[in-house]
Amino acid sequence: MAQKVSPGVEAAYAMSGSSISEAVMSIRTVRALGAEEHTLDIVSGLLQVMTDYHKGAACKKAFAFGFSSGLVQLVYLVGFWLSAIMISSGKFNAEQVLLTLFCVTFGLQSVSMIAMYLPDSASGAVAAAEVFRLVDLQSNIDAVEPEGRIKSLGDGTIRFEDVVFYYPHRSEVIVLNRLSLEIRQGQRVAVVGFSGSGKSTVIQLLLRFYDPQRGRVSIGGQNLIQLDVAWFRRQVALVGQEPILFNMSLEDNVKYGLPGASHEEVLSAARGANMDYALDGTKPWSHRVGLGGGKLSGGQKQRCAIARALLRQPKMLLLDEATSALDSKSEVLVQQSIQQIQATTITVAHRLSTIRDSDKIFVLAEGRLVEQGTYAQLMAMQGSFAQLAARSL
Ligand SMILES: Nc1ncnc2c1ncn2[C@@H]1O[C@H](COP(=O)(O)OP(=O)(O)OP(=O)(O)O)[C@@H](O)[C@H]1O
Repeated sequence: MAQKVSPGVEAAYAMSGSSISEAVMSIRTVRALGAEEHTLDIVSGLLQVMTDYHKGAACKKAFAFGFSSGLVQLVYLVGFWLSAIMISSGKFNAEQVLLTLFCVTFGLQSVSMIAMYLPDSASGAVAAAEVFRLVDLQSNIDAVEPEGRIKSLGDGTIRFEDVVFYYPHRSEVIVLNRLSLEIRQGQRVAVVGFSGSGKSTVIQLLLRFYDPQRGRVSIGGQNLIQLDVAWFRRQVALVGQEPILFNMSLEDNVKYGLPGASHEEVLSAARGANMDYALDGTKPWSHRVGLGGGKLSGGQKQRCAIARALLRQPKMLLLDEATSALDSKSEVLVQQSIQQIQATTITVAHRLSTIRDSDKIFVLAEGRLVEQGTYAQLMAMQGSFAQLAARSL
């Protein structure tokens, strides 16, 4: 059921820059943890810090406002007093005096308004400069003007060769440590391992969101760097654990993967992804899904994202916990349809039943490849994979 938020809370969140859906999520988290009192203490502390920080500036603003308002009243006072003298001395008539008086007071008011907003224009200029700095920021991997020119996947074999990788802003944590693996075209493989072992990072490197610091990632014998990155990404479809849907109709969200697709193609992809809630009309195709897909459940969002990926008929399908929010019946149906598509499929999953039929399973631990093989082979090894399987029971 939709959570009701009072207009006051809505205004407070609007002022603090959070969206209403973020606000609702935060409120739910606080309630679910029974942490109202604790949160009140934190918020009170934060408010005190904000109050202390802004007290000086607020006093200065209040003084400036009082001074400029007082100045206007003073000008009125002096103006009317002088006007009375001028009229009574007969040097000017009432019309001339009032005209002059109003020109002076309105002029002064306008100048004082400009003065009042001057500090804001300075902070506006700083904020605008920051926004434009971000807009102008050049990505090292530019999909708009790519360095690489090759538009071919060769024989489609993916290779990680001695890959060392850390996230650029966290160079102290080596995420992938001399990782080498090979995936042949059309294979259905899985990457498993304990949390933080680097599974999702493998996917990120494959999509060339980052380049490794050492070693290379290649496809068809060509370093990914040599490929036209925008073209390459169009050959790939990614479905993540928390798919991003846009506040458009359900149909447009599926078509986002292939804007020119017909309604029949959308329906076929929807059947593949078991989007029964759309196919049976519970949620009409024209239904707007809300910000970030907020009007859909986690499982409905995932199925929509899977349909989006299937519609593209990619050469490479990357599934990062893509079916984690589905019930087992839906998952089986979706898995069956994923099996139908002719693509190299790389699945990251914690639920081992999802990857039981994989051609090959790679087991990672702390960024290293520790085991590889089929489900049965790995279980027989009685090593890391068997431990994972035991824990996931
Ligand atoms: N964007 C990022 N910036 C910095 N560090 C990151 C980033 N993403 C992941 N990491 C770090 O990289 C390591 C590996 O993370 P990754 O998400 O690849 O692991 P994972 O095996 O997929 O984990 P999980 O199963 O929990 O999703 C972790 O130590 C994580 O904190």
